[in-house]
Amino acid sequence: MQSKTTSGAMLEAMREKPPLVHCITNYVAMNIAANVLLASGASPAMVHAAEEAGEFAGIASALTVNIGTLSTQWLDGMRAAAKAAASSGKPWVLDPVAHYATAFRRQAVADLLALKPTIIRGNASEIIALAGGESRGQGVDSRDPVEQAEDSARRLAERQQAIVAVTGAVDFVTDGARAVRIKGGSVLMPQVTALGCSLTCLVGAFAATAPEDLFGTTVAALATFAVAGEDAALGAAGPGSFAWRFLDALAALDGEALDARARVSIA
Ligand SMILES: Nc1ncnc2c1ncn2[C@@H]1O[C@H](COP(=O)(O)OP(=O)(O)OP(=O)(O)O)[C@@H](O)[C@H]1O
Ligand SMILES: Cc1ncsc1CCO
Ligand SMILES: [Mg+2]
Repeated sequence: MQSKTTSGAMLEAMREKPPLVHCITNYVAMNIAANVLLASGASPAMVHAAEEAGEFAGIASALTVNIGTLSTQWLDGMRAAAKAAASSGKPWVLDPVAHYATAFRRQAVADLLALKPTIIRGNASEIIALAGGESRGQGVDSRDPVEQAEDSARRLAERQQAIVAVTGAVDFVTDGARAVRIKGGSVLMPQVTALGCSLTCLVGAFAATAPEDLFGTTVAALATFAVAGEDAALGAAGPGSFAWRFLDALAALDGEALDARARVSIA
């Protein structure tokens, strides 16, 4: 069964009532992720201190947690925020950046998974490793194709009772039972740092807009990136001009165009 409402309707609803999205993301991503949310119609707040992250998660409509530039203090803030989001029934999204790389990250991601993220968004190497498979990942960039992560994503979704989104050339979203592929985007997207981290924040923004349909909102966020990425690539001379064109393309995209152009198919 697909969403009751369309991706385009969700985008319009988000703009009508911009959700406050609590983003705990990394130093690299903070600026571009906030701009991606603003261009899409959401209201971002980057709040990570352990002293306030739990309290802030109670105010925001959704939380996103990204372990890209981790420290013990940040991890304390992430745990407090995830607990607060979970206990108040708000959606929270985990981005397990390079979780396979070090013992510190592996332990951090295990702790966060125990706090039951409602959505997990990662690249193929991250999702394969999270499901216990053989990943070729080393650093933050994927070294595996999405097709090879599809079974891992289904297993992880079942195990965690969460929506799992794998991104790359063709994206994949599953809740363990249903699954879709989303085509689009541009080869320039992985050439701009932290677009995946920014997408994780946008997944949170869409989840805040229609928390009763987290499969549909996750597809909507990924489809938004896919269509805006195609638009930004037109006329981009390289990663630099792509980055600013991408913000403009997000802001210019409307619900009707998103529905007409999104290439989503059942997997
Ligand atoms: N080869 C590609 N062709 C089209 N779109 C792509 C390609 N690679 C990635 N994308 C798109 O780029 C966006 C970010 O996904 P990606 O998988 O690169 O995230 P990531 O590796 O977590 O990025 P980062 O860690 O730098 O934030 C997604 O919208 C995805 O669909
Ligand atoms: C480059 C980089 N290093 C840690 S996080 C990050 C952003 C992309 O994941
Ligand atoms: Mg990433």
